[in-house]
Amino acid sequence: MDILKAIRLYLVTDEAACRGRDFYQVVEDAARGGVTMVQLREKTLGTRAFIDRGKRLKDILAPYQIPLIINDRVDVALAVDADGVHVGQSDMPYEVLVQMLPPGKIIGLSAEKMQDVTEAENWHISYLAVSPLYATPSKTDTETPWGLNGLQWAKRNSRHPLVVIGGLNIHNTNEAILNGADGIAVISAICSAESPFSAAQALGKAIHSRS
Ligand SMILES: Cc1ncc(COP(=O)(O)OP(=O)(O)O)c(N)n1
Ligand SMILES: Cc1ncsc1CCOP(=O)(O)O
Ligand SMILES: [Mg+2]
Repeated sequence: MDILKAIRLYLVTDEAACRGRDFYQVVEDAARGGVTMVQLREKTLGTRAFIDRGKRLKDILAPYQIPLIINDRVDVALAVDADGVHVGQSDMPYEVLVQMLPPGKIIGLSAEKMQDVTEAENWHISYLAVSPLYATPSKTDTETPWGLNGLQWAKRNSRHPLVVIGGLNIHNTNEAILNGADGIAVISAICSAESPFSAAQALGKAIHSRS
C-alpha cells in the first residue's frame, strides 16, 4: 500500500452532504473521478447498518482498488475487513487500537493541536490529519483551525504523511499542498458538488499539477 498515493485525494463521506442524491452513486462517481481513498464516516447509524453500508462500499470500491477506511469504529472496520480506521483525539486511544488491528491495516489519526503532533511521533500510524485546516460548516465541534502557518509547523515537526481536512476546495488545494500537505480530505467539495465526478477530477488535477 502506497500511503502517500492513497491520501492524495481522500473522500470522507457524509450522506447529509449528498443533497438527497443516492449515497452509493455519489461515492461511485467520486471513485470514477479519481478519489484515492474513501472514509465511511457515520455519526448516527446503528452498528448493523454501519456494517452493511461498509460492506456495500467495499464492494463498490474494490474494482477501483480504492482503500476503504472506517471512521471511529474499530469493531466495524474489523467486521467489514476494511483497509483501516481513522480515529480522533476523543476516540479509541492509539495503544488500544494498535493491539486490536491486524498488521498491515491503515491507521489515521487527527491532530487538532501541536501536542497531538508531537505525541504521535512515537506511534506507528499511517498518516496524520491536520484537522481542521480551515473552519467548516461540515464539522463545528473542532479546535482552532491550523491555518497555513500551523500546517507548516506540523510539516516541520512530524515524520508522518500529512493530510489536511476542513474547508478544502478547488481554490485552496494548491496552497495546502505548497505549505506541506501530502493530500487533501474533503466532504462537501465532492459530496455536495453539482457533479461529484467532475469535482473529484478537478481536485485530482489541482493536486497533480503541484507535485
Ligand atoms: C481524514 C480525517 N481527518 C480528520 C477527521 C476528524 O476525526 P475526529 O476528530 O475523530 O472527528 P469525527 O470525524 O469522528 O467527527 C476525520 N474523520 N477524517
Ligand atoms: C470530518 C472533519 N474533520 C475535520 S473537518 C471535517 C469536515 C470536513 O468537511 P469539508 O470538506 O466539507 O469542510
Ligand atoms: Mg472520530
